[in-house]
Amino acid sequence: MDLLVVGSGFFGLTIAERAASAGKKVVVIDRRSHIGGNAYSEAEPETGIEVHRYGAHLFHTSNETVWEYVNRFTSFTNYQHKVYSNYRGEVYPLPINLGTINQFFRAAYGPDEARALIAEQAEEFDAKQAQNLEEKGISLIGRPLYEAFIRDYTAKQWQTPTTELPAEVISRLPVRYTYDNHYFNDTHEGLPTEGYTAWLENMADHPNIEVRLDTDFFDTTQPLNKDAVVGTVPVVYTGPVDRYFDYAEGELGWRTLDFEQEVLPTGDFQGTSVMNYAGSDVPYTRIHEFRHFHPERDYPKDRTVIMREFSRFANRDDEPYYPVNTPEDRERLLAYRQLTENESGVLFGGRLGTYQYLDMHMAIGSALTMWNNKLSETL
Ligand SMILES: O=c1ccn([C@@H]2O[C@H](COP(=O)(O)OP(=O)(O)O[C@H]3O[C@H](CO)[C@H](O)[C@H](O)[C@H]3O)[C@@H](O)[C@H]2O)c(=O)[nH]1
Repeated sequence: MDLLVVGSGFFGLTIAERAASAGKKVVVIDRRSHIGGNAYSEAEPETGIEVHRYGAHLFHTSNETVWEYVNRFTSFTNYQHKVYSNYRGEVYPLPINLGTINQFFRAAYGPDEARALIAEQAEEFDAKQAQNLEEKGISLIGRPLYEAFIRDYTAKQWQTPTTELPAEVISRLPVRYTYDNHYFNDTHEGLPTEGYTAWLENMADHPNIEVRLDTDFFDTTQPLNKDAVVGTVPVVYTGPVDRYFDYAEGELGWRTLDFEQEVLPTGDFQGTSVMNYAGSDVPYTRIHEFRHFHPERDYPKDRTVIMREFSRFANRDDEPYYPVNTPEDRERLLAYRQLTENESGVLFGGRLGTYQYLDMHMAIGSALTMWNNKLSETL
């Protein structure tokens, strides 16, 4: 073995695939019983509808290198993501756009009028100086829209004061003074034609790659455990960085998600793939209806699969999904970064390994960079 990759999500598989193609023997271990990390999907047995077990994953990128790379393993449908939000029993288009603004204010503003109105309502904070999610949110869309669509949803999603959340969490979402309600601004967007798992399996399908599932890096009874391997074989670790160091610098805050999945006796439950629930009166953040991700597929016409998504703080035993990133977390992260730099023979990557809110294309892009800059010559 020339390289051990811990974790078979997009980051780990990209590293494994690059190394394998360069002639290196790679072993990928994952403590779960399937590959793909949180991008894994499977057919719901009763309906055959592809369900993203760990929440909806929508692929999008403007990075041409990443786009060229991912197309080696799958083609993409022309799916374009749109999201709606249920606020006080009324449905509005997201991200905030002219349609949302006019519906909310019961008006027919043109772009300039809407811009002027929002500028006035956003006056209390300057977008460039905004220090946290609340200031940034208000500076972008004004207080009334912020309080309707962002404040309570964010409280459910993060359970952290909005003044302690980083501004970048909200800058992910565009604000548009047109009726364009595409969720993403990227050049390329789509869903893997044969599904996520087929894509992930294609990445791992190389004679130089061996995948071992149900294999925990921290389980000292299995041979490829941390104590036995580090220092003897190069390692790329994509699990939680605090876990790797046995929480020596304290625990980093993560959000985890709980899902309630249901098969319903109707061909269409909500008419769209993702409906957010803005208010604190509804305990879940959103409902996914998976059939709408693949309108081109021949799914049953009389049944549908929905999934309600709930968010809460992650304990050590929970699956970490989102780094919370409070100022305290960022301080701990700096301490962990110091530790990772001194950990010779191990590179840390991916959402969990770097404690960063990475989308799939970013995880793949940063894995390609790690391969090119740090691994390809030394391995
Ligand atoms: O109705 C909303 C939507 C978002 N937000 C705030 O904006 C932040 C970012 O929103 P995203 O939709 O980008 O958050 P997610 O990471 O949960 O989104 C995930 O689910 C989306 C599904 O619609 C997309 O797939 C997206 O790429 C994927 O990261 C949220 O945390 C929240 O603080 C709101 O307040 N209200």
